[in-house]
Amino acid sequence: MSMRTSWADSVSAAENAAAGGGGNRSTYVPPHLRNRSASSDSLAALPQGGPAPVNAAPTGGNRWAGPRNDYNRSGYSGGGGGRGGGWNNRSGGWDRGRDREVNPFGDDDSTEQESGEPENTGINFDAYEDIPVETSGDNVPPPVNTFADIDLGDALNENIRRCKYVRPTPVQRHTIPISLAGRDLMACAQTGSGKTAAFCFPIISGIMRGQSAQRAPRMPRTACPLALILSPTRELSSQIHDEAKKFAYQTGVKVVVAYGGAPINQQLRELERGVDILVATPGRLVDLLERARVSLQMIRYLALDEADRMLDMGFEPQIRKIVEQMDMPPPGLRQTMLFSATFPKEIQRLASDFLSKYIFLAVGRVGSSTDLIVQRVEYVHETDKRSHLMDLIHAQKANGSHGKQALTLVFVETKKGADSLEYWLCSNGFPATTIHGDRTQQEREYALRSFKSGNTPILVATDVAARGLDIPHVAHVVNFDLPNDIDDYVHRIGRTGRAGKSGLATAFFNENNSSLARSLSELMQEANQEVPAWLSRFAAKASYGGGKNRRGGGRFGGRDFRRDSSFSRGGADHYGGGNMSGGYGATSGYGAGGGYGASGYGGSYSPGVTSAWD
Ligand SMILES: Nc1ncnc2c1ncn2[C@@H]1O[C@H](COP(=O)(O)OP(=O)(O)OP(=O)(O)O)[C@@H](O)[C@H]1O
Repeated sequence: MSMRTSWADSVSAAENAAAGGGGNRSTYVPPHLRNRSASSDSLAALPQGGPAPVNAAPTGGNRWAGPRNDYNRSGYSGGGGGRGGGWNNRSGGWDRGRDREVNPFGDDDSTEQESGEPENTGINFDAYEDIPVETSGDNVPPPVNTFADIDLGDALNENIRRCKYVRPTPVQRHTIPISLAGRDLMACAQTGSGKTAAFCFPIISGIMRGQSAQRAPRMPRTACPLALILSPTRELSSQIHDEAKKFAYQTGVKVVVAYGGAPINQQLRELERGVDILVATPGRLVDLLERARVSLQMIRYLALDEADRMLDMGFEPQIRKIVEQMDMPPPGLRQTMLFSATFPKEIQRLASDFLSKYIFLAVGRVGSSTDLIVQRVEYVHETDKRSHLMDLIHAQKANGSHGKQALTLVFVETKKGADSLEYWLCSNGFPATTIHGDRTQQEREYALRSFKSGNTPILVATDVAARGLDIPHVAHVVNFDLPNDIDDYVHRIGRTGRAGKSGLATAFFNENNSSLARSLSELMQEANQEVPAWLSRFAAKASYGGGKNRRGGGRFGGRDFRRDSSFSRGGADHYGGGNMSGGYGATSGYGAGGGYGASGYGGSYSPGVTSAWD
């Protein structure tokens, strides 16, 4: 038997077993078959062979003393049977025939739907093609060129088609084969380049293959997801949930979201109906874990989106609690995937605690912005910022935008500042709304909806909206107040110029932002932007500011922290050399000059900030 059993093989094996061998209550039913029959309680299916003798789930204090010898870490080797009894013991889920899955594509038969403007086909993927790619780690699986090259399964392929994704983005081309091979991953790729699908596809596909043997614990009110996707904000978790539901449509894989600020009872009810993939913010998840309404002992996949943010000072204690101090399988027994557009080295070092023999992947320079975004920096005194903003918005109105209203996202420093700017804009006849951590969740969601729909085409936001949000038609990001940290700038401007589309970002700069001058001008140079002479003068005067503003050595150098001698720890067992492609073949320039000394990461968030995000 080949080491890697194809998805199709396991489907047909499962179908054969289902046809012939009903009634075995301790056998695995792949998610895609759970939809098939109303009497699915008795539907038993074996991918291969018979059920492995499955031991009881670990319980009580010594969580990892529990027998786990049946856990098939090679993942896809196909032998050894299924998740004995796991699914059938679940308290609900799609297999019960009670829940009707809502079509997230919003059409009656989306398989036939070909009409309408295809949203994702006009993507300028060529813009990504000559981007340098660096991988490091042992035995890196090669990238693929098309979705058809990857064995994701028919149902998922159909959803990819419904999403109108014609071909994989570079980060998808590289990471999906790595994840499907069961490898841990730290992936860095530019904003708007399709990272969500990059971690969702392998998780969904892996759950559909479902060949790891484990018994679901007998805890009727405790949900035991197989995959956990953590993100820093409620809105981002909600967005990932919406995306994942599309990708998982009719696969039988159930996705549930849990985040703070929303009624917990509704989330509990959803969880009780069964969950395969749980998307969550850390605070709400800790709450659910402490109430014993969620157990992590079945987790096979852990994805941290915006991973550097999740591991900075604001979130790290919660993440350690979730990942290390509850009942989640340790690295090596789960697959861990970390994704972000930025990854300071100090955070990379921290992150390696959560990973096992991982592959590092950088598509483009770590922390670089995409050159699809035209970046402008204007010198504006504090007192002139409002009138300057008004000029920009007037100019934009005059420009118009392809029939759709162009949206403008304005970032400010403080929640109070957001409220007062919103008030001022509205009283000057510009429909604006605001999103920040002092607003109720209902207000936040309403504001986002109103912005997306164009009802209020100006959104004034704090950093709570800086990461991950994928809002079509954001034509312009204005950094009314620049952040202190260049990585925050990268995420903020990344709300435009997504999926191959172009965008504009304008920053108001004055003396208060001197510490950002150098990293900002370097970043702009890297993205082939015009750096004003006055900014270069600021940059020449300024020494590197504190914290993360200190960027790593030379251009395209020193990205995987394992390649930087100052970070290598004794027994760095897992680093196995590196590889760059895309025109930057020489791998010199790694090593010294890293810039992120051990004290280099200043952590600009205090723990108190967490509640505003989560
Ligand atoms: N293969 C693809 N073909 C076409 N569009 C795609 C493809 N993959 C993703 N997209 C679209 O690209 C947009 C950006 O994707 P996504 O939100 O995952 O970016 P991201 O890399 O996570 O960005 P950020 O760093 O800001 O979180 C989304 O609208 C998504 O639907």
